[in-house]
Amino acid sequence: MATGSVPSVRSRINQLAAVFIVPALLIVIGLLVFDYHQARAKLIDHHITTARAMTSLVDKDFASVEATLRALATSPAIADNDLQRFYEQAQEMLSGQIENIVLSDPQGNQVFNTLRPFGAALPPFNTPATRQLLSDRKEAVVSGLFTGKVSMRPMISITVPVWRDNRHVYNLSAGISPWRLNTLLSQQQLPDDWITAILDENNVIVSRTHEMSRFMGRSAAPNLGNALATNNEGYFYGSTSEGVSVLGIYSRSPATKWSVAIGLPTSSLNAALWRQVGWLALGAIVLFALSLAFARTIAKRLARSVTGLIEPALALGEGEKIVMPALDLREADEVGKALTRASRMLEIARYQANHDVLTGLANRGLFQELVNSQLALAGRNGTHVAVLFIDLDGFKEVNDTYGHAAGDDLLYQASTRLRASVRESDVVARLGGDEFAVMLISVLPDKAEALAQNLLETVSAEYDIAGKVATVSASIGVACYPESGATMQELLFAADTAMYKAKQAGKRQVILAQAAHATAD
Ligand SMILES: Nc1nc2c(ncn2[C@@H]2O[C@H](COP(=O)(O)OP(=O)(O)OP(=O)(O)O)[C@@H](O)[C@H]2O)c(=O)[nH]1
Repeated sequence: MATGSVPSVRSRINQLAAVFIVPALLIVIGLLVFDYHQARAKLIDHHITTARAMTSLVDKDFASVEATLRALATSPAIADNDLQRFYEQAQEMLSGQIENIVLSDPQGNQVFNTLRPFGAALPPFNTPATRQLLSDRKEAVVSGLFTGKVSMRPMISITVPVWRDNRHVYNLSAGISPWRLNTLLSQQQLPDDWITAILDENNVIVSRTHEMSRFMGRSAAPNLGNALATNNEGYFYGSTSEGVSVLGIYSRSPATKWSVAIGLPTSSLNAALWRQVGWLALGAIVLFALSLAFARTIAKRLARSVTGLIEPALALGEGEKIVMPALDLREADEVGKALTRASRMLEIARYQANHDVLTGLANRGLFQELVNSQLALAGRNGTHVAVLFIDLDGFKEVNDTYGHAAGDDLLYQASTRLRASVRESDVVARLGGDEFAVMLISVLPDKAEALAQNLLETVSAEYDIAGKVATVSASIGVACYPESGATMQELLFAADTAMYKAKQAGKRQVILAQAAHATAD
């Protein structure tokens, strides 16, 4: 698979973040919708209560007017038929609440009207239906909205029948201005854009918070009229008389059949919802951005931990020593540990491939390699290199006398002596069997020969093999660069040949390759 098509840690982490954020967002939206419906139901309940309370305020207003009329009706002046005095008493009852008081007979003829002087000629009063109602029962009757024949203004009236000796003798009416009811509405301090109206028994608008002059006397908007025809209380989604889309809430008084309707513009209701959705969206964007930023930080750390393994892996491949960086991830750390372990195993394998197992000295391969590189150096620097071939004399006898293990012990001790007798920079190798080689760096042939002699003595000293004394000696051939050869092969051959000559010459001696002719001569 091409690297480009393989997802990165970062994209995976981003996906993971999205996997959590998207459902969380859906849940929040679901909760918001649920909450919105709950809040809307609560709001409707609350405002039905408000409308009911306002209806009962209207009822109370009417009841207090009725109480005033009933108190006036008990005046002795009317019992004495002193209607002028009664007129004066009625005048005293006028207030901000009651605009005028009318006394009329059951036939609808006005006896007096406080808007006119006592005795003035007056038009007929009350509709025949109202008059009928008043004679049928003793309760007060609230009129619908009408234009006063005397005041020439829109009015409503509350009328109580006056009975004497079981006879219906008069009707006493109080006129109320619809504008007074308007103050009742404004006292509720509802939000300015809420359109509230008071409707009479026939669903005619009597008072209204908005454009009262325009709509007073008109029938309620059709959807409100339909709602009122179905239930005494409730809500609907529709529009007002002026066409404003509203959530309409209404309540009708069981006593007077008058109603109060409140129109909550859906635009402002929805504005609250959109505000909430806006905040939610903003919150979601911020949350998403934070999550991505957080995911990015995590991804960076993960990626750093993973890519941190590249260098050590390459070093391992090239057989170099690996340096493991600090890794922030357990899995990456485990891979790092495995790489370190593999590196150590490789190091051991490489060591074993280049060293003699018994003595720990360099083996033939490594020795040749080291001679080669040293010769290259010496060639550049014009220095000398000497190669010594050492073969033990009489080693087979040690094996034969004391056993193979004793022979091993002797080989090991001989290697230790050789190693200890040369400089750190020189190389000692075991070529195989009882054959060793030494590379002496920067020595002239004379010095090399002397050092070889020294090694011969060292190797030929007695050995303590498990409490028993064993002796061997050595035959050493010495070849020097550049005198005995220019290449590793030439030098090894020359040294080997010199060593062979030493053997031939009776063993336990050093022969310098250049001096081989001289010795032979
Ligand atoms: N103990 C032991 N013996 C070995 C090892 N490698 C080779 N040998 C033995 O070393 C002996 C070497 O043979 P030679 O070099 O002919 O023995 P030598 O007695 O030194 O003969 P000269 O070189 O002629 O003096 C053989 O008997 C091998 O079996 C080893 O690793 N350990």
